[in-house]
Amino acid sequence: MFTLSKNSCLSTTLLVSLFVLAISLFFTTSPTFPHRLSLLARQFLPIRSISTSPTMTTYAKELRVAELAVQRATLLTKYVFHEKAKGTLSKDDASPVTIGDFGAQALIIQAIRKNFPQDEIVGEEEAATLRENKELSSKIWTLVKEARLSDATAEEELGGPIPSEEDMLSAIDAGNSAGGAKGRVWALDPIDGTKGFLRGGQYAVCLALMVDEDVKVGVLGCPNLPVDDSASLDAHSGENQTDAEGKGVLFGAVQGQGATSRPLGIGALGKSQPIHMKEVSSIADATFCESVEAAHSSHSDQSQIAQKLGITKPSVRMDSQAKYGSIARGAGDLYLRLPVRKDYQEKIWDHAAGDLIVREAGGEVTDAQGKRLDFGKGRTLRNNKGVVAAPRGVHAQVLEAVKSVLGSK
Ligand SMILES: Nc1ncnc2c1ncn2[C@@H]1O[C@H](COP(=O)(O)O)[C@@H](O)[C@H]1OP(=O)(O)O
Ligand SMILES: [Mg+2]
Ligand SMILES: [Mg+2]
Ligand SMILES: [Mg+2]
Repeated sequence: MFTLSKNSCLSTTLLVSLFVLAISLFFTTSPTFPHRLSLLARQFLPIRSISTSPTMTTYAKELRVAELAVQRATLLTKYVFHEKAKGTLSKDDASPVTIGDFGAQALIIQAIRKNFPQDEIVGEEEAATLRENKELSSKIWTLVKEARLSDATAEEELGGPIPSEEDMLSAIDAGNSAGGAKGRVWALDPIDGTKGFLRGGQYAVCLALMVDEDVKVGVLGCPNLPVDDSASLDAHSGENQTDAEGKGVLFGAVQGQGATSRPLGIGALGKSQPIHMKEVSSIADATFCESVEAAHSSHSDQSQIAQKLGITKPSVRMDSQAKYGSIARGAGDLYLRLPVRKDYQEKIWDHAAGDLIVREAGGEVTDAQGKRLDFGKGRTLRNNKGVVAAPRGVHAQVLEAVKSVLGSK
């Protein structure tokens, strides 16, 4: 009896243990384990106690800080544009950098460090030259220390002004992250299209957040684009675009939440509205945009691709990621950037924000082979060559023309 009852007790314990093991294995190995756990928890806990903070899941705070920081930086760049001496230097690769580039990078990095101190930042500029050129450094500091949003609450959200010139230099240098595929990495181009900025054409202040190499938040401040989303693309190109009435737009996007535009403004953020790429019913009627600089993308390849697609309208040329913003709001349709120099690696800060904004507005962005842009390979897009951005419905057709033109070379 005793032995029997001990056996039955043992087998009951064994059965219960096996059952518990099976249940825990099912939950812990299932790919939807956290989801199941939260569903389970929801049955036992009051909803409030298990809901995650909205900022954790929606990137609302990241978007807001990015938009305000970009807005504040554009104010500085606009001020610099009207200064006679813009402190223009030529970098090692012969590209220009100005007081505006350095100042905007310092202001944006300061805001990121105040709000998200653990995050990595990949910024285009560095302060080494300024540490040697004290005169230029102090010129930049004179402007940076005065740069404020007109709305005190918004300014406070950014964490306030930079305390000293040394802090300004250290902020600029904090953009020296090597980037990579893990964790939270911001990509910052304080002035994209510095040549456009200097000639009074298009330029953009660009900021994006990648989490584990995926772009989650993208913001583009374009001081010289019309606020009106329906303004024709031709009106966006050329010189002397500055300060005319109705100029200055801020594009923003969060992964899975769509893309928006709003007036750039000078203080509290203006009202935003959703933007969408235009539906292209006949590709021959599409408008395409490309770089002003023939050295940055192949005008001749792009013109052959357009011909192949039956496009007869001339291309619209403009500097910077303003091209991504312009097609995302439906002012243009395609953005083609075919490589000129085989050895040039595109930089992540030249594409991350625009890539997300276009995709969230209903577009597709790939390289010339049809691969998605890979932002997890460090400071450059070394896995990609060229950029093809188009509305989702016609991207495959455009890509086919790209491959055919490049393949025949
Ligand atoms: N050889 C090149 N090919 C492609 N892009 C380049 C090349 N040289 C510089 N760029 C970058 O192209 C961007 C401007 O693009 P766009 O011509 O479309 O306006 C700039 O960020 C510029 O970098 P940098 O900031 O170093 O000048
Ligand atoms: Mg750039
Ligand atoms: Mg730049
Ligand atoms: Mg540059």
